[in-house]
Amino acid sequence: MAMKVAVTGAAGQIGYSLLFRIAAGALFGPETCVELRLLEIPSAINALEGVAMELDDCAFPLLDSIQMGTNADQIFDGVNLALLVGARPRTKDMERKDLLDANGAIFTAQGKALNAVAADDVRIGVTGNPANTNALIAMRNAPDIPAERFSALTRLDHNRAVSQLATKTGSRVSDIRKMTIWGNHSATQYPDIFHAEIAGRHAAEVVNDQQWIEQYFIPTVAHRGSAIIEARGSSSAASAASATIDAARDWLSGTPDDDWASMAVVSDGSYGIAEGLMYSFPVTTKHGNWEIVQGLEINDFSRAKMDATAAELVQERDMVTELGLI
Ligand SMILES: NC(=O)C1=CN([C@@H]2O[C@H](COP(=O)(O)OP(=O)(O)OC[C@H]3O[C@@H](n4cnc5c(N)ncnc54)[C@H](O)[C@@H]3O)[C@@H](O)[C@H]2O)C=CC1
Ligand SMILES: O=C([O-])CC(=O)C(=O)O
Repeated sequence: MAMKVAVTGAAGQIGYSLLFRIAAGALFGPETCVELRLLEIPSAINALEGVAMELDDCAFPLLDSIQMGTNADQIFDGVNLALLVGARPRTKDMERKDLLDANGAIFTAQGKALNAVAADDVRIGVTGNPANTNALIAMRNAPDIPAERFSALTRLDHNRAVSQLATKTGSRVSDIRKMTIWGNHSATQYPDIFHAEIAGRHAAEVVNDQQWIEQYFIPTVAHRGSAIIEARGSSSAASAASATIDAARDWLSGTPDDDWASMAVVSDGSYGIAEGLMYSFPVTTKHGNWEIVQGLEINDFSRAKMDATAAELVQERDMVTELGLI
């Protein structure tokens, strides 16, 4: 049976990297066909048609069909996976909070449409910024879909953190396990190496350099999006698409026994994070379900950072509540 995958903002820069990898089998492997459902706004439909022509021209054996449109109820009909990428990207000098207002309307409408027409087993991954709060808005506007089916993308931050740690320690990314991103996909996020392992050894002990953690590692990961905008003149796209794939693939097919992933999911109060916040935790996944990793010891340094990023998410939640979006 083919998997129906919706991608919003499909004519955008992330879409241009994402669609070709999905069509090539990166999400479900070489045995599973996909039907692409691509949602755009009217002004981008021409561009989207061009992207669809290119998808056709790749002659991907696993790509069963492409449906394009501007009507969320039609595009989301029966979808098993919805990747909500479409949003207005941040530009230079714009803080992500400025985006809340602009994007709120998009995610209320899409939450309602998913609620009405998506498949019973739908999973929804939100990449469009501000991702955590957009996911919260979509979730709260889809009361018939279980809350745990919504997740916001912090996998890009997770991958950035793994890469920085590998470079610092001269190790391979494949030797690194149990990286954690806590909180918001924003500058307040907390990339935490205190539980991470490098070839089975405690990462923080291998690094043995608290100054590097505080003054280089955390700010480099947390401000990487801005650094890329500064350098490229537009926000990260190929890496964001790659992380969107990693996150959805691991969610559906499971994390390895000796590792976990970072996903922003609805808090159940674990680690003292207010229930109902869309907060990034370390999670293990199996068969499309996730569980927050329990029992990690949290030192005072981590506690303060986890609380600071939670406070920002509370502010965002309060703002969208005031705006009447949830
Ligand atoms: N969570 C993460 O790690 C990351 C998130 N992002 C975010 O991803 C989003 C997309 O980024 P790009 O592809 O670079 O932006 P882009 O501007 O190139 O593409 C966005 C697309 O969304 C479409 N769109 C806007 N409103 C829509 C709606 N209501 N329905 C369907 N489509 C709609 C636009 O027409 C456009 O084609 C941005 O919000 C960006 O900030 C980017 C990088 C990393
Ligand atoms: O910073 C941005 O606007 C794009 C983004 O989310 C990232 O690269 O992490």
